[in-house]
Amino acid sequence: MSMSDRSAASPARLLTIAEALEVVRTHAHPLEAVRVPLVAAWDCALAEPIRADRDSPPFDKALMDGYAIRSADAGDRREFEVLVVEEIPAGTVPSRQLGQGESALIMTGAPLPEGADAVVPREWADDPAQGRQTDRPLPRLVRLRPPTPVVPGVNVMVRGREMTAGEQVLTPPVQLTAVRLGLLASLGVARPLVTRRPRLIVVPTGDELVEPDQPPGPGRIRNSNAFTLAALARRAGAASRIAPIVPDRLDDLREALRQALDWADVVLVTGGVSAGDRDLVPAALESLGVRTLFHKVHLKPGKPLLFGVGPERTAATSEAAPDHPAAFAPGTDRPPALVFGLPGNPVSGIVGFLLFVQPALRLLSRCEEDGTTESRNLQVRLATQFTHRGDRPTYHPARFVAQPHLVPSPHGLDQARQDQGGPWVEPLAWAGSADLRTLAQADGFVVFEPGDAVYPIGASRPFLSL
Ligand SMILES: Nc1nc2c(c(=O)[nH]1)N[C@H]1C(S)=C(S)[C@@H](COP(=O)(O)OP(=O)(O)OC[C@H]3O[C@@H](n4cnc5c(N)ncnc54)[C@H](O)[C@@H]3O)O[C@H]1N2
Ligand code: MOO
Repeated sequence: MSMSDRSAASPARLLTIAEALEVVRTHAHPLEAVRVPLVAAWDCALAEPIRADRDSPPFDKALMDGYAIRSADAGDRREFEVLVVEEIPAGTVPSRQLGQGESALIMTGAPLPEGADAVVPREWADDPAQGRQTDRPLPRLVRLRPPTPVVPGVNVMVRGREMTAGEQVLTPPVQLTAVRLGLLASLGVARPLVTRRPRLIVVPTGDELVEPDQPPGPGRIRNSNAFTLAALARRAGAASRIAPIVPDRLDDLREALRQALDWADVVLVTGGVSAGDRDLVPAALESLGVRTLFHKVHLKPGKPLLFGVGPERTAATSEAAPDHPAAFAPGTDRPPALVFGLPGNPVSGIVGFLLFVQPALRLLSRCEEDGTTESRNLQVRLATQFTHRGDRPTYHPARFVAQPHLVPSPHGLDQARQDQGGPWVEPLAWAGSADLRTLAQADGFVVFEPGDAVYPIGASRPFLSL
């Protein structure tokens, strides 16, 4: 019996955060690879090794506008004359080799003529033709006065210095940053193979909800969760969508969730997962063949979190544009959807997202190896004393502050004085898991252990970045 099976069989025993994360990780497998245009590939994980198709630069290249010369002609001299025999704009090729005492006027980026091995910038030249568009006789004598000795290779990038033909320059599954996209373009890779972006849909549920552009009637509130969660999902690499609000009716929920399970790789349902009579999400999911792997985690806020896996499916068609990184290759079997039932309280849903959904999205899109998930979890120090009460591990909103000015005191500053390394955070006074306004001032959550305790200034705590 697996850990998840056991937890489902004994509802009294809540999974720890680590156990729950392990269950999620076990079911979050990388999606298949698709070929997409460069403009669509940003932030996706590369799914093929990339080799240089030729040397770069492909020729010995001038790095300055100036005069290509044979450095041996200059020797140690700081002033000498050369005979300019040719002009080589970028995009052209030299027509001849340089003989002794000869030079070519060359533009930045142009190939050096054979024989040349250095460039003297034009700032150090007395050239009668400088500044003229016409009447530039060839050959002509030019006097050069380089400020430093002209050694071989100065102001030249030799062929293959950046990379040589056949060399592997990107190894999957690196994430395609802006810089790496440019590198792919420079290598002529116009349609890289990338791991497909997960498709995520947020399904907001609850009779009390109205959309942000509607006036809430008595007893009603605006749907805010869907927008936060969809944006967090986009930040984590998913292509996200928001479904219309679903009322607390089993039939409506079933239909909305059926459509969501059909389209998405990851379904986020918000609200309706805890213990109320109208918390119909678990039943609706079960009736659609979703296997619940856990429901409730030992955590505050965010305890009533549900995780399950949708029914097996085979899909032959893709409704997304084929060049979109969230489009699956036609005919591919799609893995079952991962389903998260996030608590309706806004902050509870956000904590649940950061702890469980975000790592799952990273695994699906193969963008995990960069350590993103781990590096988001910092160790911080408390800038103010904090009293924690509660029997669950608690994620408390906090913001970064400057290092506090610590004055010697008999009370509890020893630790802080010994090691004042930051970053420092200040836990915020908040009104609980419905308090989105306070969370909007926070940089993340400082983590407190279960049990009542007073944490002194300088106490070192884990931190979950927002
Ligand atoms: N008897 C019990 N009651 C509750 C328990 C429990 O274990 N036993 N758990 C509590 C905890 S902890 C939380 S968190 C909430 C979670 O409840 P649900 O996930 O069922 O969510 P709802 O009841 O539907 O809503 C809770 C709260 O959030 C507001 N909400 C819902 N959706 C949205 C949205 N899209 N945008 C903004 N706000 C939303 C909703 O109006 C409620 O105020 O349950 C406790 N109860
Ligand atoms: O655990 Mo709930 O998520 O307290 O708000």
